[in-house]
Amino acid sequence: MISVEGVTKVFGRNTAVDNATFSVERPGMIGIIGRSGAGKSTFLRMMNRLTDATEGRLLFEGRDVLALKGAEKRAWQSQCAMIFQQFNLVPRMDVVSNVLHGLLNRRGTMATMFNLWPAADINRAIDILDRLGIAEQAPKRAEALSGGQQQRVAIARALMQDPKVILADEPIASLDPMNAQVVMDALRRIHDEDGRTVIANLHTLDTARRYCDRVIGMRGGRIVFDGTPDLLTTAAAREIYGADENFSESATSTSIEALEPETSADEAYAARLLTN
Ligand SMILES: Nc1ncnc2c1ncn2[C@@H]1O[C@H](COP(=O)(O)OP(=O)(O)OP(=O)(O)O)[C@@H](O)[C@H]1O
Repeated sequence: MISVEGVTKVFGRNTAVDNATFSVERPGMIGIIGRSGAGKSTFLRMMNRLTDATEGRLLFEGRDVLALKGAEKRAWQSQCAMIFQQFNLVPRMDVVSNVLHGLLNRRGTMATMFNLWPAADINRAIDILDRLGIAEQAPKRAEALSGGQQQRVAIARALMQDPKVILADEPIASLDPMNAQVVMDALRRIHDEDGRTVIANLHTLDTARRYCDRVIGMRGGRIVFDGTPDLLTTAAAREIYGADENFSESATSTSIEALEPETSADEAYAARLLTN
């Protein structure tokens, strides 16, 4: 289904993604983990064609999406929707219009400028919001919603495109643990119920373990781990994060208990390492 072959991105002297190679045989929920600067965002941005790759091929159902141009590239960006840490909604626009903007690639500029949407599209947008538990927020301005609600609006906007793949770049990094859980539950359901592939960059090991079928670990641009969550031992996590024996897993946790005030010196040290 997806075959990533030697995908590389070089910025000046820095190789942000170095020869990434893996394949996805069937729709899955995949987490990419690694410390800040490991190349996770750059990889997703290349996949979505927000950034051009320096080298390599990325085949989706047999076609190299890294070589697409013009309308074909835009069609791929529709099939491969992206959500971001900062939601990227239009803050002063109402929620349902934000969701309808998922159709931008498929609509004329005039209709979009005047916010003219067919009733069928509006109804679909509301159905998607309803599925995500936020239909009652539809008339509100996006900026009036909580972070977790805004991220669900962003997911709704992605679903409006009816994508085969959803790329999520740190989707919960700006959220408190409760909202993080709601958003991850939503992404998991979208995979389970619709059979869409979800590839999410995640900062925290426990989230990757809990929600993903497969975890890819990146370090310094290279893939250093690729396996099921049960293979993600503390030693494997150390290899990914480059932490020494002071590495403590709980410092990478989003769970409410782990955020209780008692943080040991080791945990604080590991937390610093992981956020640098
Ligand atoms: N537009 C750019 N120009 C130059 N260097 C860049 C650019 N984007 C990313 N980089 C560099 O590429 C490397 C990988 O960055 P990237 O953002 O992909 O890492 P990441 O794992 O997603 O980290 P984070 O979690 O902090 O976003 C870093 O060294 C970064 O400084």
